[in-house]
Amino acid sequence: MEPIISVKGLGKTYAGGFTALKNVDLEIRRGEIFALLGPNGAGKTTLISIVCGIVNPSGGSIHAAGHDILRDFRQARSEIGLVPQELATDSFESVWATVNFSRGLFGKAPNPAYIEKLLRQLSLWEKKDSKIMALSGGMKRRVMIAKALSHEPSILFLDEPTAGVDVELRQDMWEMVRGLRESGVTIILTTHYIEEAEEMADRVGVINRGELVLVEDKNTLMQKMGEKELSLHLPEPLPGVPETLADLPLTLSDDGSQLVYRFDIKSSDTGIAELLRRLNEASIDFRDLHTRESSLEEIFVGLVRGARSESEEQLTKEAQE
Ligand SMILES: Nc1ncnc2c1ncn2[C@@H]1O[C@H](COP(=O)(O)OP(=O)(O)OP(=O)(O)O)[C@@H](O)[C@H]1O
Repeated sequence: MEPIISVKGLGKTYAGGFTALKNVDLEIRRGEIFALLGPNGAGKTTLISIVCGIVNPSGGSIHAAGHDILRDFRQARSEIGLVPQELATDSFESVWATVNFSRGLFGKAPNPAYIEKLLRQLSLWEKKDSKIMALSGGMKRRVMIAKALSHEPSILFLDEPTAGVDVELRQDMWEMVRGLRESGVTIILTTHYIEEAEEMADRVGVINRGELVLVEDKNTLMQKMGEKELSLHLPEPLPGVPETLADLPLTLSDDGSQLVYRFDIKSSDTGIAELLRRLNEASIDFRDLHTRESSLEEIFVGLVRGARSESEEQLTKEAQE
C-alpha cells in the first residue's frame, strides 16, 4: 500500500547555521499510530513543522496523501491536522464556535453534523456552548484536537499530546487516540513518555541529533533489542558473585540479596538450565525467582546513549587527525 506520508532526504539548517535535520527518510503507513521519540532538541518538532508547512525544508521532498507539500501545499495541508505543543485557544469563544471557525479557515463548507460527531467522540458535546476559558486543561487539549480535525483530515499530528497531563487523563487521551485511529485517521505523535509509545504505537521512530536512527515495528523492536532478566532471591545475602560463577552474566544487587541473570530474548538457548545446574553445584539456594523484560525506555536510553558515544568517538577521532 502507498504510504500516506513519504519523506525523502529531508534536511533542515536554520538561518543561524544550526542543522536540525540530516537526510531523513521516513514513510508513514495509512492507518497506523507512529510514535516519534527523541531527547530534547533532537528535531521532532522541526520534522513535524516541515510536514505541516510551518517551517521550510533546506532540502529533500515530502508527500502527504499523494500531494507534494511544497508544490501542492493547499491540497497537502487539507489532509493534515496538527495539535501543537502549546495550548493556544481563544478563551472567550465557545467550543462550538471555535471548532467551526477552524474548519472555515480551511475553506470547507460548514458541516454541523460532522462537528457534532467529532465533539461527541471527544466527549466535548456537553461542553459545546461553554467558553474555552471555563474548561479544564484536559478539555482544552481535546478542543485543540477537535480544531485540528475540524476540516476532516486523514492525518493527525500530535506534538507531545500528554505533556504535563496527569496519569489518569493520560490514559483517557490514549483511549481517545485509539478511537480516532479506528475512525480511520493516521496518527503521528511525538512524546517524551516512552510508556506512551509502548502503550499506543504500532511503529516507533527514534530521532537523535537530527538523524532518524531507527524505525521499527514496536513489538519487533522490543523483541530484537530487549533483554530478559531473571532474578533469584537468596535466603542469605552473598558478599559477592561467587568466583565459580564469574564467567556467567550475573550481577548481585547492592544488598547482596538477589542474583540477577541477563539473557537475550531471541536466543534459542537462554542458558537458564546451565545456570541452575551451576548454582546447585555451588550450593547456592534461592527462595524465589522471577523474570522481567526490558522496557522500551531501557531500549531507547541504550540506543540514544550508543549513538551519542559513537558520535563522540568520531569527534575525538576527527580532532586527533
Ligand atoms: N527557529 C529556529 N532557529 C534556530 N534553531 C532552531 C529553531 N527551531 C529549533 N531550533 C533548534 O533545532 C533543534 C531541534 O529542535 P526541535 O524543536 O525540532 O527539537 P525537539 O526534538 O522537538 O525537542 P523537544 O523535545 O525539546 O521539543 C534544537 O537544537 C533547536 O534549538
